[in-house]
Amino acid sequence: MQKGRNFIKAIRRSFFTPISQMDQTARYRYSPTLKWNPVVEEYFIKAYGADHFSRISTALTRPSCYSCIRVNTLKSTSDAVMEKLLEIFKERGMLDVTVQESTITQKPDNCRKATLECTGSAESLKAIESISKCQFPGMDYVVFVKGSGPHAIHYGYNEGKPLKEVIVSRKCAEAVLRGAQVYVPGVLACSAHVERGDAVAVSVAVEQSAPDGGWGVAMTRGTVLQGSQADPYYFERDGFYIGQGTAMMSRAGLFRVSEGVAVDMKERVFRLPSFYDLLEGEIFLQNLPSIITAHALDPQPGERVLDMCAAPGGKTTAIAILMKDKGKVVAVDRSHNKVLGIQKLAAEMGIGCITTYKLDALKSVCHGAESDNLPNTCFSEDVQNMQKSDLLSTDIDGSDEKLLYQKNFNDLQLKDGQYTSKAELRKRIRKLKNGPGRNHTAGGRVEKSKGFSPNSFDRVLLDAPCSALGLRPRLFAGEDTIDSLRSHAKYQRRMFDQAVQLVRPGGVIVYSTCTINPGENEALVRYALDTHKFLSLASQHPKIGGPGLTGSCQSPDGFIEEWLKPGEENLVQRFDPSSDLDTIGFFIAKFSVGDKNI
Ligand SMILES: C[S@@+](CC[C@H](N)C(=O)[O-])C[C@H]1O[C@@H](n2cnc3c(N)ncnc32)[C@H](O)[C@@H]1O
Repeated sequence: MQKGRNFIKAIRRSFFTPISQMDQTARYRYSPTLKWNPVVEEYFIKAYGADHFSRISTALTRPSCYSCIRVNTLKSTSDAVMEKLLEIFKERGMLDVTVQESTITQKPDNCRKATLECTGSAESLKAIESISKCQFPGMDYVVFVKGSGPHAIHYGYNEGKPLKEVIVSRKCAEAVLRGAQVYVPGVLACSAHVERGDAVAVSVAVEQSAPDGGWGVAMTRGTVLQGSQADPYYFERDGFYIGQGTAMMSRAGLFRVSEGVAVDMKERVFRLPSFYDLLEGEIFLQNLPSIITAHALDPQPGERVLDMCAAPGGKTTAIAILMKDKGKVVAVDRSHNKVLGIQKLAAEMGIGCITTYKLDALKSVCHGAESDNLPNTCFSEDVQNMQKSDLLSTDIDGSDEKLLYQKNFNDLQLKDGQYTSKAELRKRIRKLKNGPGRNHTAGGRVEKSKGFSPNSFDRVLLDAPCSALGLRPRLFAGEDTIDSLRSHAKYQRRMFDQAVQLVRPGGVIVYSTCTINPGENEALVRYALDTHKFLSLASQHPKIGGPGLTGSCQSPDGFIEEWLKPGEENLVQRFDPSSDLDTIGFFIAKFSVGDKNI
């Protein structure tokens, strides 16, 4: 395969003349084109129309010009965060020093908006244009930091010589486009003799189709670039130039160490700030539609809420904060390490109402517990029953946990004659089972769950694993096939069927995906309504505004109507792919659960 590629490259090289300065300048631009699997492309063109899909495809290659921050209102306020960010950005030279801070405007209505306008001149090349609060009522805990782009980065010649070059991986480039630096693991190749402090041009090597039908980057890490057509990916990376920076280590160092900043980006095609290590625990960088998903779930303090595919915990923590850390948020994920990540995030944010479990969401209903006749009361009204249900669902140390708990629950409670915390109950049960002397610590431990009793939750969020074809920026899309899209849809339906069983009558399910694939969004809604007759699309949902969102619930292309009955189409939130979104094709559907006996 490698031989074949080298042969093609050699032929191409023989046709090209030496590069002139003008050619070089022309090729250093950002104009990527997504390559789709032809059958997938045809499917999307059928769904959206050729023009509309082409706009979607182009928009996917660009990051949003907004960074969206969710403020942890348990610890801070949007105003305090905005002031702190302003100071930090000024210190870092990311804001023009002539910034006008005086323009904090109060709107007369309850949707108060405070904007700190910053006047960065075009020449100053500063990253931040403005910091503002979300204007949508009830969402003023969201702060937008506006960057800018795309910018044409002039390719600088050093005394007539081309700049030294660095080629990074596609994943690294996608992060850089959103404000990150180039880290060592992301570097694939660089020019010879790069020294610390050298200016370097940064381009991306995107996966190319191989003769065997697969995709890959046929480049050995550490490749030396000559700055000529003989370089690997010379032609393929035309239009994939993401900016310039300063090498933070020599070429030798770059490929010797395993971590650290490799290139400090100075000129970016898209200027967005990095939030790495910034106001940890106080803010969380999150795509706006993700924040809206938690908002649409509308969790209330004291309720019991299940987040079915929770890691890394962005929406889980948003839900817990909306509940003012009162009640119970059960966050499950099938990955052990990811569950640890949720625990870490919750601790960092100072949230106490989140309980995490390792669980395959396809097996989240535990029918065995039905015999216990657990009442479908919410957490605030019956704390002890919630603890009981919790413990029944949890496989702490073995399969006899349930019996053990049933046998001892009353005894344990009676001994105290007062409220006993869940942790204390667990500790006592472990002691009963294992005898004194065996030490179980909870730190860093991931508990497995066997599932939950039907009707255990007031609200369930199913943020289903999906094709993620709505996330931006994206520089590669070739790997998705019709079969992979179909398998996501099937998987999601099975998960949805579990969610339906776990919500109590009168409860709410929110289903979300970040994909442009109608099979994973509109089709799921049709399936849900046809299969579970007691479900209805929630009649009230927030009309969303703010930067990057249209506020419209109408389908721009008419495709949604193929799946939804007349009248239903306005009940599903849908975002306009042509606008400046941080996620394209994010989809949220909110269902009310009626009487399950119908
Ligand atoms: C879209 S991400 C969830 C993002 C998360 N809701 C957030 O906002 O931070 C999907 C998650 O689903 C998890 N997942 C995939 N299949 C699962 C399954 N069968 N059971 C539980 N979790 C699953 C993955 O490990 C992944 O963390």
